Amino acid sequence: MHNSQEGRKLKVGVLGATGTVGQRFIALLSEHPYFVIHALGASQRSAGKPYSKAVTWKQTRPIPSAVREMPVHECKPEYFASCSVVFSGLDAEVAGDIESAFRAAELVVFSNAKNFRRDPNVPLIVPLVNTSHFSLIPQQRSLHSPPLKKGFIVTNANCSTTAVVVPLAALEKAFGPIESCMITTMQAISGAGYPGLPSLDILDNVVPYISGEEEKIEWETLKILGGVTETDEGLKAFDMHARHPFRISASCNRVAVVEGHTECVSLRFARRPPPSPQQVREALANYTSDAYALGCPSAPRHTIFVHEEPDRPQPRLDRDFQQGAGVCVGRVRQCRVLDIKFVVMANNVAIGAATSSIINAEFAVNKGLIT
Ligand SMILES: NC(=O)C1=CN([C@@H]2O[C@H](COP(=O)(O)OP(=O)(O)OC[C@H]3O[C@@H](n4cnc5c(N)ncnc54)[C@H](OP(=O)(O)O)[C@@H]3O)[C@@H](O)[C@H]2O)C=CC1
Ligand SMILES: N[C@@H](CC(=O)OP(=O)(O)O)C(=O)O
Repeated sequence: MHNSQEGRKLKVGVLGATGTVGQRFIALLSEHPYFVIHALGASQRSAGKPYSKAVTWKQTRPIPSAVREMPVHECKPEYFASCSVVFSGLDAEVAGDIESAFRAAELVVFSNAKNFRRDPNVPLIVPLVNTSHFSLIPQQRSLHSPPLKKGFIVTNANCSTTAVVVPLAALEKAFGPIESCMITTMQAISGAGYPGLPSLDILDNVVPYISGEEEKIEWETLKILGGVTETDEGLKAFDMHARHPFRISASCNRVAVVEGHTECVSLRFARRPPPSPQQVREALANYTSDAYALGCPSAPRHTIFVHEEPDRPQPRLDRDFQQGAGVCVGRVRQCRVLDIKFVVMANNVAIGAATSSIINAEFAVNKGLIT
């Protein structure tokens, strides 16, 4: 990669730097080969304080020394003007307006928030699946008023979508379209940010409802797997006519796990006869991402790690494998109603959030989209 070879790292900013996702950004970026943390942003409650005083640090390692005394700013573009990339872990209540203002100021934003995921000109990219959607960037810039030269927004997906869409993409690549898919999630508390649910609500309990989550999984999966097609009105990232019909239904639950979303997936392929469980296992284990092939340093070597043990994956045992950058699958077996069923587990704060944004940014740098 040109920048690291030259020994010059790109300056980056982190919005929502004090939050659950923001802290993971800080931890991952503090020793990154391409990027160096240059500016931090959070709410007015935190602005003006040194980072160590503004944050309730919940990572297992200490606050990196380079950011301990760094001032936290309000999320205004002027404080981030010299950043080549801005990572956003902002609360969705405020992410829309702030990220929009940053883009208008010709800044490049990689966001975790849901606000722009449905925008037809904003790529929704799970970097282990659909980096081809970066092709929407020139259209996004040209349709902005006034047209942009450098600025753009890329979002990553909801953390539960991210976990499931990786094996789904691998299976579609190997065996053709999936026709229907049923998903039941068991989602970690950290998915709700800090401090999350009160302990008296979640300990000794399962909460069978996460607001808006089921719709996001169902919709985002289709946008991500739908490809980008050329239409009379330009490029389109969600043209359902361009793909085989795909019926998908999700049921979401919050469980008393700190980190790592586990999902039970059952699916039916369009192709008859369907592949066997062993063929599915092999296809999952052999799947590799374009991001890894391109040398993105945070992309995992094993995009999907397939467990043979009957009681894996488990969030406590598997969430830190490859620094949480891949997904773990297990219990691949025949389904008597659809074709195949399996369990997938992914670290919601790593590949489900901060790591995805970082791999997306690495990919964009390697492709020359960021200068
Ligand atoms: N946690 C997860 O597993 C995942 C989260 N996401 C998404 O990522 C985003 C961040 O989530 P998470 O880290 O969990 O959330 P947190 O609640 O832990 O953090 C929210 C961050 O937003 C900042 N913020 C809040 N209000 C404002 C404001 N008015 N102006 C500027 N900054 C503000 C907070 O700053 P302050 O400390 O000053 O209040 C804090 O830094 C959300 O959009 C979430 O939906 C996506 C995938 C997974
Ligand atoms: N809602 C997810 C995390 C999240 O914030 O998702 P989204 O970015 O799609 O709102 C969870 O609770 O686990």
